[in-house]
Amino acid sequence: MKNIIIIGASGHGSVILDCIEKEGKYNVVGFVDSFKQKGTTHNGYEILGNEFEIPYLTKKNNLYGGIIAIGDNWTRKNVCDRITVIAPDFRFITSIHPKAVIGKDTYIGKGTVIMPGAIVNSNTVIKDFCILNTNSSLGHDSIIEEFSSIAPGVSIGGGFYLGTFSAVSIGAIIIENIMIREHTIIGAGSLVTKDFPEYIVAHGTPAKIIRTRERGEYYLKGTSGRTSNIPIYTTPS
Ligand SMILES: CC(=O)SCCNC(=O)CCNC(=O)[C@H](O)C(C)(C)COP(=O)(O)OP(=O)(O)OC[C@H]1O[C@@H](n2cnc3c(N)ncnc32)[C@H](O)[C@@H]1OP(=O)(O)O
Repeated sequence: MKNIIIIGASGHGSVILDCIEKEGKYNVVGFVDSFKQKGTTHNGYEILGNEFEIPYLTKKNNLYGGIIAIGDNWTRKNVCDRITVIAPDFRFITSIHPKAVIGKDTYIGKGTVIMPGAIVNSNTVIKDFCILNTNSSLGHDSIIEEFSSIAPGVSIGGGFYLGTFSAVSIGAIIIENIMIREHTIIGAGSLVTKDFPEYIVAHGTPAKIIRTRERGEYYLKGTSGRTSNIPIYTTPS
């Protein structure tokens, strides 16, 4: 089996580890994490170091590549950019849990993870570095742009479009043929019945625009303290 690392030793990293183990395609050598003590363990796997050590770790462990396990879309992009500078040839893998259902003529990009119970229906494109979380259902003929995410239990009709860096939060329901543009957050438990523009937060039943939001603004509780001091390579506008 090919050796890989998981970048990000968090709860999300644990779920991705489980997906990879159950998939049985890759051998996980350990985690890379800038905030955890090197040499400690996470779910029984060693913290091997931080992103700057990836070139060394690649040689040492004959790494095929790895996957970024960071739930916040903007932070995932920044870490991806950083790895691309530190280790330009680093290969990002895709992970699809064996209990996910993938329909006919779908495309799933690199760095994307499809979690247990998720359903991707026919003719759907999920681009690079996305998250389709546990028990979410994505309708046919949809397009999910890179670095976006769909949270657990979300139910989406056919012909959906999700812009880059946007997130559909836990338990939301979205009717058919809806377009949500980039950097927008649909709040937990919302019912989406119309299109939404870029850079807004919308929630409620039916969902309405609550406010605008900044590029990279945190939307997951508990992430700001952990990620605010990631120092370099912010994405150009
Ligand atoms: C494996 C996992 O754990 S995956 C989990 C991933 N997490 C998610 O999907 C949750 C993402 N977060 C959300 O959905 C949040 O509700 C957000 C980002 C949309 C809104 O967060 P914020 O803008 O910080 O709103 P905040 O929490 O300050 O609440 C402001 C007000 O709006 C209300 N509110 C917030 N979100 C919602 C919502 N989804 N629906 C209805 N009302 C809401 C709050 O109750 C509060 O009301 P109040 O002023 O009467 O007290």
